[in-house]
Amino acid sequence: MIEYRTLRIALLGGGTVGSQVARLLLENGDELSSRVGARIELAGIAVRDLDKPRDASLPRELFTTDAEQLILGADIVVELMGGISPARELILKALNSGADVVTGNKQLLATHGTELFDLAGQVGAQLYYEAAVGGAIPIIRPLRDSLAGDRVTRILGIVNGTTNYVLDRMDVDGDELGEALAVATELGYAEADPTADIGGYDAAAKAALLASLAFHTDVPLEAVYREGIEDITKEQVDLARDMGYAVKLLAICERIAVPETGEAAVSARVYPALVPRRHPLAAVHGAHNAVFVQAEAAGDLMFYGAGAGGIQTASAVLGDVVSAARRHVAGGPGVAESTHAELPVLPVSAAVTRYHVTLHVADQPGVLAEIARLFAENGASIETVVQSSAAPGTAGGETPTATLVIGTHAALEASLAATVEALRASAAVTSIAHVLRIEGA
Ligand SMILES: NC(=O)C1=CN([C@@H]2O[C@H](COP(=O)(O)OP(=O)(O)OC[C@H]3O[C@@H](n4cnc5c(N)ncnc54)[C@H](O)[C@@H]3O)[C@@H](O)[C@H]2O)C=CC1
Ligand SMILES: N[C@@H](CC=O)C(=O)O
Ligand code: NA
Repeated sequence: MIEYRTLRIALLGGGTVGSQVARLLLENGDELSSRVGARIELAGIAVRDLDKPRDASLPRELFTTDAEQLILGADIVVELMGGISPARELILKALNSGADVVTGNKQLLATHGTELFDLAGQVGAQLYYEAAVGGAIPIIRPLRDSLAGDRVTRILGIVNGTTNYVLDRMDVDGDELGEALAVATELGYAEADPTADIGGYDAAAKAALLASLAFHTDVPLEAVYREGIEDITKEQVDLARDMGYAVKLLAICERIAVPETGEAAVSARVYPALVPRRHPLAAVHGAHNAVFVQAEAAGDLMFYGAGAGGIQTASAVLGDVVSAARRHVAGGPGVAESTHAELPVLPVSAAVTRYHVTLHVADQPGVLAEIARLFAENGASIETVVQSSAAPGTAGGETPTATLVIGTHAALEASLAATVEALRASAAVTSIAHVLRIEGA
């Protein structure tokens, strides 16, 4: 019988993910201990409410409301509470006490990551966060370790399970946004406040983490351009399907050139976009996530799998627990985050995108020429135009109206945005129904 030393795990949070981590640690602890070469012991689970009904397989004596006390003497602290406070203070305390920390808290890392990584570096501890992006999908380690010798040029991903689930239900089942979100919340995909998902804040936090890792640059959350899916309607999703597209909330992180100087810079942005049905991202259904990574030497890589869900995310957390435990056994300092490149992060206006604009115009001679002039004048070039006319009195009152669906060639976002402003101000345009970007075409 091998005598192992014991590593104590303090689990902060016993919700959707935390309860699964606890269950798997108890069920598979012996096997994980053998893999690590040390006995992994779940010392306790800090929760807010001791009286809440819990998984009956979790011994009641493990639960406590005293997270600070639980951290004392722990070798590895697993933070799955979410939110900024008290998660931040507890992680700082854990690192200061010499523990390694595992977290799935992208919101905290994207806002206070520098402070936490700096402290980890100072005290020689390690902060693991595979669960923070893409749920079960290994994406943090591949970017930090496997691709550390390459130069990443672009990341295009679906990184929020809730919004992908909602958009998919709107597309496939004809649900309204609200009803699909209620189911996603029930299934444990959504954040404690689902506005974080629907508003694109969760995806923006993940984009900040991905861009920082990929470009060896500290990319603050405020530098990530963000639009959510709150204004996406079933009508838009239906129209997109008719035109051969799926609507997806995308996170895009790119190495781009400063328009004036050509120097290397970073663009990080999150928005709903039209993705051609033939593109693999259009086939990502439910709460699954997919992340495309392009690197100079490796070429195209794709990471795909469950982006949310308790047990799926627990897989990533436990992988980090095993890594932390192995580090404790082997000794030595943690690996520091590399931010040496210090590339500037540019506003969305410097990105190159494509627009898809649906507008209503008066069906009169010269209108199409006027619209084409506004595009050309603002440096945007039209690739496709589809026109449909409505009889007087059926759509736009007594004046005959036409609907124009215009797809552009790739252009600077600034030019495309200026074009839409010019269209809004034009007397030839009755109204602009939708503006969405096209990605992956
Ligand atoms: N649910 C998912 O699919 C995924 C969640 N995550 C992240 O994992 C973390 C946890 O998520 P969920 O398990 O879904 O959340 P949850 O809301 O289901 O669970 C949070 C747990 O933390 C406890 N807690 C919160 N504040 C506390 C406090 N002040 N003191 C003591 N206990 C406190 C709650 O009692 C609850 O047990 C979040 O950071 C989330 O963003 C990451 C990937 C996927
Ligand atoms: N709310 C998040 C959970 C995982 O990070 C999501 O829906 O992706
Ligand atoms: Na992950």
